[in-house]
Amino acid sequence: MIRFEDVSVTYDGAPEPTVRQVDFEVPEGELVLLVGPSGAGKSTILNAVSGLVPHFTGGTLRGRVTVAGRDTRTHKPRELADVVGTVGQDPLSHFVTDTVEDELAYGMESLGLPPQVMRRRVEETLDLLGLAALRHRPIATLSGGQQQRVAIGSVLTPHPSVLVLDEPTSALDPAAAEEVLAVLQRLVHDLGTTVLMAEHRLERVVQYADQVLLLPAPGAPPVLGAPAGTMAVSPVVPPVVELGRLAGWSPLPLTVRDARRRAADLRARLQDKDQEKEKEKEKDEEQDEEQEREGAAAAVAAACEPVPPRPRRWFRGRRPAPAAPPAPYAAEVRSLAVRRGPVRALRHVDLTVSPGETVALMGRNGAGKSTLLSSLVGLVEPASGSVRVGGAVPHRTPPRELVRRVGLVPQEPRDLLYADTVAAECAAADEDAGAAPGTCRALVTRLLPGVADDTHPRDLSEGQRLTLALAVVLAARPPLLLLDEPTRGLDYAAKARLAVLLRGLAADGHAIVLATHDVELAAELAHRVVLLAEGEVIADGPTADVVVSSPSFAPQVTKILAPQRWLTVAQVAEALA
Ligand SMILES: Nc1ncnc2c1ncn2[C@@H]1O[C@H](COP(=O)(O)OP(=O)(O)OP(=O)(O)O)[C@@H](O)[C@H]1O
Ligand SMILES: Nc1ncnc2c1ncn2[C@@H]1O[C@H](COP(=O)(O)OP(=O)(O)OP(=O)(O)O)[C@@H](O)[C@H]1O
Repeated sequence: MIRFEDVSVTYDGAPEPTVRQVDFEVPEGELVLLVGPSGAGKSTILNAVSGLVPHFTGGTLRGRVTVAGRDTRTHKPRELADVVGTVGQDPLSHFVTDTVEDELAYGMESLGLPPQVMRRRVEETLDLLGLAALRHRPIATLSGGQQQRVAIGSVLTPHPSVLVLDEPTSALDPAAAEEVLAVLQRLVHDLGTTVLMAEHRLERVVQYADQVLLLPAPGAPPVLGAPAGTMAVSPVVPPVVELGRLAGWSPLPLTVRDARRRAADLRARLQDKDQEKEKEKEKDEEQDEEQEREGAAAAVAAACEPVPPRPRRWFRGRRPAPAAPPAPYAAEVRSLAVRRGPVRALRHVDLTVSPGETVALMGRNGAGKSTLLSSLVGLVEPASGSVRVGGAVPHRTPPRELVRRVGLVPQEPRDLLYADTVAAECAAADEDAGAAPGTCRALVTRLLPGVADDTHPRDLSEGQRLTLALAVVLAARPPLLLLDEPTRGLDYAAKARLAVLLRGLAADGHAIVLATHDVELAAELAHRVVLLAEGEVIADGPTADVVVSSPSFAPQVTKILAPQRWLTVAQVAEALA
């Protein structure tokens, strides 16, 4: 159905092709997952299927791409629209109408479908994607995940025979992602739809794939194969596969269920190690107590020795150092209520974040996470209650002053980037932040090596753009750092680099709040998880306590090794070492 014959794509001005020797075929009625590190060229391949490469992006495409027999070089995207439905990484840029219902109908209208068919399909899709309550809403007022659902719905309604999806679940909460993937699988199985989908969060999608197309590195030819075989050689793998590799399981499991079936031995080994460690800990504690007793005895002996006269209070023993005054909260939210248009987006929200603490804000799409972050940077005003950041009231603090207290990396990093080149963006960030020239650029290099100074931020891949936005915010080293879905578009390596950076910032005393659907990231980084539902806090506690008890928010390792309480592969590896 989709065929690439020795395809290479070279963007204008690029010294080398971005992808080369791309040669594969996706048969009708298969779901093929496109995986690979950030910048490897996944979006380039997807855009070549829909014809956006090279008709809209420019550059040169060599070789031949055909979709349902049509050559994309001779057929413009418009002429492929009846066969191919595309959802890009940035849904906002695709919307053509104002309201949810209109957007769902638009594609069908352009194809001239009869009104009664359109009506039926709009209703079906509203139900299928949980959008019925939002049908009359202006799209601009929807949360990020709600917009992503509309974008997916709008390509489903015309029933195209080919779907090309670039990270379709990146803004979705875990349950919504499962629902969307189940819908796609139904289309593939029941209607014979062909799906080519790129996704970084493999833990969500790999079990749905018939085949995996792996782009191992920028410019390296892709490899198409069965999921388990491809995962065995892939540089990017989900935690379930990483755990399988660590435990030496073969064939590698791709689902939590498969892994659980094999995990009895691993659980037993971890239990033994746990008991050994517990015994060592008890021994250490006994030794510590012994030393303390000896120390106390020595102190008593010393105190009893004849001593020169001293003020009486000296004999009362060593006084504890004066308790440090409690550090002020980096963020303090009390009884906060926020309205957004007719929607009560937050109600009775209490939240404190201390310096050095990393808090993950989680919860369904539309639960109010972005609204809470927006309140902390003064972008929305409380209807009632109070918000303080480093003692200041954000919406009454001038931006130049606020930037030194709090920085937000928004869900759409484009909102933060204005300059024509990476270098100019970084120079402006250093100036705004009063940071030493080169600060922001050094951060970009550290997080994402290999991005050239003169690249236009528009031409960066999604993951690269997010990293640039993060570096722009970090240049001011704000004591409170807020990140809205920071792992959208990031591969596992970029995520690991981000985790190291954020851990370092937390260790330096920065307070960090992440709004995220990425349960693996929360498990890795957060000290605390705060769960929101319909604008209210429904749980607030240590990460392990909150996520372990939730089937939606538990990471893969937790599910595989339950009832033991492990969160990440790194913890398991450390325990086994
Ligand atoms: N229109 C363009 N003009 C010039 N260079 C581009 C353009 N689009 C993409 N690139 C470059 O091509 C490379 C591959 O980008 P692409 O978006 O295809 O990667 P990707 O694998 O989808 O990355 P990600 O997973 O981060 O989205 C990147 O280095 C990017 O900067
Ligand atoms: N300008 C607006 N007008 C009306 N309603 C709005 C507006 N902005 C947001 N909302 C609504 O407020 C609620 C909270 O939105 P918010 O963006 O805070 O959710 P979220 O938890 O960040 O969601 P997501 O996980 O999808 O990003 C949603 O129901 C959203 O539709």
